[in-house]
Amino acid sequence: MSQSEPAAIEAEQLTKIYGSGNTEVVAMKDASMRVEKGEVVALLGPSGSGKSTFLTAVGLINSPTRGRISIGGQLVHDGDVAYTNLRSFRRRHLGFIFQKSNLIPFLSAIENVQIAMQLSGESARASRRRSMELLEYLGVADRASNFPSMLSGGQQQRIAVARALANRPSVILADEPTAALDGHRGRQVMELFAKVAHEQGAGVIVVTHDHRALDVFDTIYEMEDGLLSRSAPSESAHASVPH
Ligand SMILES: Nc1ncnc2c1ncn2[C@@H]1O[C@H](COP(=O)(O)OP(=O)(O)OP(=O)(O)O)[C@@H](O)[C@H]1O
Repeated sequence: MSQSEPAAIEAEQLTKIYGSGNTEVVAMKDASMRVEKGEVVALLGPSGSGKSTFLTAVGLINSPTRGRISIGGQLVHDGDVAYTNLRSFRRRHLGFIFQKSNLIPFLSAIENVQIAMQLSGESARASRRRSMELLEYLGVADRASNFPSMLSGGQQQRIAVARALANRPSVILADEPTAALDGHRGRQVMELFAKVAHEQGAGVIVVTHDHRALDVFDTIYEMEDGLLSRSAPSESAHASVPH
């Protein structure tokens, strides 16, 4: 993790203001975070503190009002000005995982992964081969031909992780991916993020309320009233004590 290598994600002083006048809400103020390639970061904080605002800004879904976002060393946002076609940039470089897996119900597990690759122009044969490899990597290859309704919540989330990895993203962003899972399955999914970051060199940010698996993360940040800070290791160790 040398500082001279471009970071997977570099967010500099992001501010987001919703509304104006009486209805103005400063959801995020001067939030900065550098995530190295291969680093897995947890983002904690109470409801309404600005976590989703930060994640969707870095995910190029919701422009910041001020601040700069660089992905893999490339400046993509300066204030609300975008320096690239965000849609195609997102498809090529970013993978998203949400609280619910959002799988397409009438496609099988493998087809759900495959379609992400085919939308990016991959051939049917190559995308099928890579989808199968991903399902094997995530331990759900035996479920390839099942429809989502036949899978447990944890299995569905693994398929969603496979889909997010389909286009070899350099950045993976997850918003409460374990909220619908029990502690054991939640931990397994968190461990997958660490594995993907460490083995594939992706930068990963996981927003979570789940304090049970914090030891899986390299770095922990906390958001409070729109202010982002990095937690000291002792605080994170404290936060991981089950209650
Ligand atoms: N589109 C919007 N318009 C106006 N205010 C918004 C909008 N989206 C979010 N906010 C406000 O911005 C603040 C931060 O919201 P955000 O969703 O980022 O918090 P969060 O930490 O992700 O919360 P949770 O854990 O409940 O998902 C809140 O006060 C919220 O009400």
